Amino acid sequence: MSDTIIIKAEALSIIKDGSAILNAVTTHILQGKITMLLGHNGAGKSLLLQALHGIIVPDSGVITAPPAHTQKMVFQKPILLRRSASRHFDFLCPDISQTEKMAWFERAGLIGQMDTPARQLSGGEQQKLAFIGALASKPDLLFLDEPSANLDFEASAKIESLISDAHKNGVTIIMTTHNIAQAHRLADHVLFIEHGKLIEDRNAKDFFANPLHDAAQAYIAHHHA
Ligand SMILES: Nc1ncnc2c1ncn2[C@@H]1O[C@H](COP(=O)(O)OP(=O)(O)OP(=O)(O)O)[C@@H](O)[C@H]1O
Repeated sequence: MSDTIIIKAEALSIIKDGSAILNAVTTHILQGKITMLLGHNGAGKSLLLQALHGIIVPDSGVITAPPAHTQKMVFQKPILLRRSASRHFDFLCPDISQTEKMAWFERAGLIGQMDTPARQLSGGEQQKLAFIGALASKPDLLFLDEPSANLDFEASAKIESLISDAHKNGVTIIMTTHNIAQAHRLADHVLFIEHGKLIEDRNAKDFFANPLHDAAQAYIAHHHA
């Protein structure tokens, strides 16, 4: 696949109480790739993800993205409507066939929960519902904030295979995770953030084989332990 840039970010900064919680981040996102945002708690991964998605406006800097593309974001704590899981999905994807809808619920392991009020689903089930809702609407770009944070091993593996399939279908994915093994399996590209600064912006293979910065080395070593 050719390396086409889908989003360009130039010198993005977000200032809070006089200090930069996102500090002059310049990068670009490659079309059709999985870009993984890594870093410690509070490093600024979610902020960068939300800024790239356009729901946070940085204090300075420029984001350039193609006008005609569709993008979806799945939050760590999804916002769910006061209706059943099935109806919530219908709201997100009104044009989908019943067969296709059943297939998505099947793949997420949520067939038994279709009639459960969405807000009464467990944390992991809510995450899976939000995830299939986003994926089924076939976005060009998908932003995922720790998509398997609350999930057990089996559910996490399911989400991972859905991410992989979306990737194979050409969806550009930008995500955060604290699961290094998952990052290793999925990432094409890594952005490593430390105290709001982007300190590594590299091909995933190179990053994992040879992290250049001490903070990245320590992060990988710690999360493998
Ligand atoms: N809307 C906001 N207003 C002010 N400060 C914020 C806001 N959102 C995040 N922050 C602060 O910015 C810093 C980076 O937060 P962010 O959520 O991006 O971290 P993160 O790398 O995603 O962390 P985690 O791994 O814990 O999810 C934190 O110190 C946080 O308190």
